[in-house]
Amino acid sequence: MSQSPLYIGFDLSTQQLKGLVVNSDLKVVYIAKFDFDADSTGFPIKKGVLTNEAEHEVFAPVALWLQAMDTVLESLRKQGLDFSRVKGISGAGQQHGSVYWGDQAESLLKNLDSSKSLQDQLPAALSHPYSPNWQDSSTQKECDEFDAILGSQENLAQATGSKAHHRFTGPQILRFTRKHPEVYKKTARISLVSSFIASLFLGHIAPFDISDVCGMNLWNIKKGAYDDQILKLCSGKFEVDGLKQKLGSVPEDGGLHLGSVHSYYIQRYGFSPDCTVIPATGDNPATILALPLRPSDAMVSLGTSTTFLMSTPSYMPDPATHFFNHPTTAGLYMFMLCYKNGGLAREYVRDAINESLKDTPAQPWANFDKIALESSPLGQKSSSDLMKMGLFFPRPEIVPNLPSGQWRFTYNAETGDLQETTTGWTAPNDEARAIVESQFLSLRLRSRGLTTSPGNGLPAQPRRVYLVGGGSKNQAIAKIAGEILGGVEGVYKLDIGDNACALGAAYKAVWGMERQPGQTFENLIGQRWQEEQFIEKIADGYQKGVFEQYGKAVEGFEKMEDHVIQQVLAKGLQTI
Ligand SMILES: Nc1ncnc2c1ncn2[C@@H]1O[C@H](COP(=O)(O)OP(=O)(O)O)[C@@H](O)[C@H]1O
Ligand SMILES: O=C(CO)[C@@H](O)[C@H](O)COP(=O)(O)O
Repeated sequence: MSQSPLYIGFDLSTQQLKGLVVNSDLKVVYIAKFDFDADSTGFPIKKGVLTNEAEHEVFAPVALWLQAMDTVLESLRKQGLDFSRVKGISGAGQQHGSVYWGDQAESLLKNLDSSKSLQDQLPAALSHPYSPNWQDSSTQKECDEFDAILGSQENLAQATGSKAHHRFTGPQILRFTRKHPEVYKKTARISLVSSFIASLFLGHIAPFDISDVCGMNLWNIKKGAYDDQILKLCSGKFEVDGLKQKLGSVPEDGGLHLGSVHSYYIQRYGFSPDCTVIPATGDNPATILALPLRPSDAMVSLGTSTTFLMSTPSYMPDPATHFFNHPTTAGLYMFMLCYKNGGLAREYVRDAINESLKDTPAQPWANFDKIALESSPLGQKSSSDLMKMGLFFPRPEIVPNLPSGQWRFTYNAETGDLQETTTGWTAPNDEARAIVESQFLSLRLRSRGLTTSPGNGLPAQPRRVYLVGGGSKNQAIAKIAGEILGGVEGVYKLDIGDNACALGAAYKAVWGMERQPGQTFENLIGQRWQEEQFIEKIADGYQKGVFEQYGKAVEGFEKMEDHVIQQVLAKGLQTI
């Protein structure tokens, strides 16, 4: 059997842990998955998390992840993986989640005993058994303080890449100092989910990753350092130096060799002592590493949430969006939009359509897709008809910051007249196309400043649109995505669809271990990338006429959102 090297990427997401193994040619050779709800024992979780609704808290038991890690490694072994061939390990962690370690952590990590499981040994290393989850929205007060600390939301976004968000780790830590002051005092170190993965394999606490640290509202991206004023706020009534020690330093190189794998893994699974741990990053930064993404390409992850990702040399922060350091390439940034209402919101419409037809097709999306494709863009029979558009948020939304609700409008693109009305709407059928349009119009509205003309007099748009995640299987969604976002070369889906972030993490390990001095991630992965095997074109992108008509709709869409925001504020309703 060939002894060529292998690399593992772990994806520690909200609902599952995956371990994906690739070879130096970037081909996937093993995948193991541990579904938290289905496969764990002893945790009263739902969709991977626990909730305290009274305080809008969402959190996950860290011991669950320890159980998952040993089980995934065991499952890879059962599949036949020869761990001695694994030369590098990296990972992708759900963003913003934090792990609180006690003062025994370093010693317990260092002395891991291979005859016992991680779950038997490491809960004692934690000062707090839970990790706040990205769906948590308990930190409104703290977010207000973060938004004010540099004078405005705009200034905070300029410094840290984002305005304050409930889920971001800085506001979460500040709340922790207030809710659990005694535990905070006893906390020796704080990890992100990404650096937690690396810590498990290193046997000591790993530093934050240069990209994932930008999901905390604490890191000044331009200065390449923590922002002292914000750290002071975040430390609450405690010493700022204490917080600095808990956070630790942040190395710039995303391919850094953090150290060799701990003997626990050598003895228990047969890893080689020279297997090296490379910094794990956030799940979204890892997703853009699943292919040699060019700055003119866009990626849309259609999972439970929808995220829109671009790699760009421009740093243009705005309170409505996120900028992060690129996980591998200095001088590039990652642009991101993150929506809570993605797959779930589409599923509501899908189910309403199936119910109205009294049909439960074997392929549950069949009716939704047929109706979406038969409906004309924006519900217009001719270009002078009123455009139909709406917002469909079964859950409170992040972009824009609105409570749950549904709003339907008509828009006259000639006069700019916008009317809130359900007249002319046939529910649920008109909603199939309208919900997909609504989601993609929002993406186009917020990403238009980052796209440029591909030449030949064509309007600004991405070169390609790549779809990943569960929804990327859907041809109807792909077609509408191309009509709205454009993409001169078309809309593509990654062969590995649902496993993009684990794949990106594995590629990060390949790059970290096999790069030549100075060789960029894009260069190394680009050289080994086999386009015809790894991606598939699933829809056309730019279509003259339709793209321009949707351009007019974007203006109406922006007006519609403003209208709804004003309406919500006037009613004194709380945004999330
Ligand atoms: N054929 C399909 N058409 C549209 N959406 C789909 C299809 N198959 C799966 N999905 C959606 O994919 C989502 C799950 O995607 P996945 O990437 O696995 O999510 P996660 O964010 O949990 O990793 C679900 O919300 C589901 O509605
Ligand atoms: O909060 C964000 C990004 O800001 C989310 O995208 C989380 O990172 C989601 O992780 P999973 O859905 O993969 O668990």
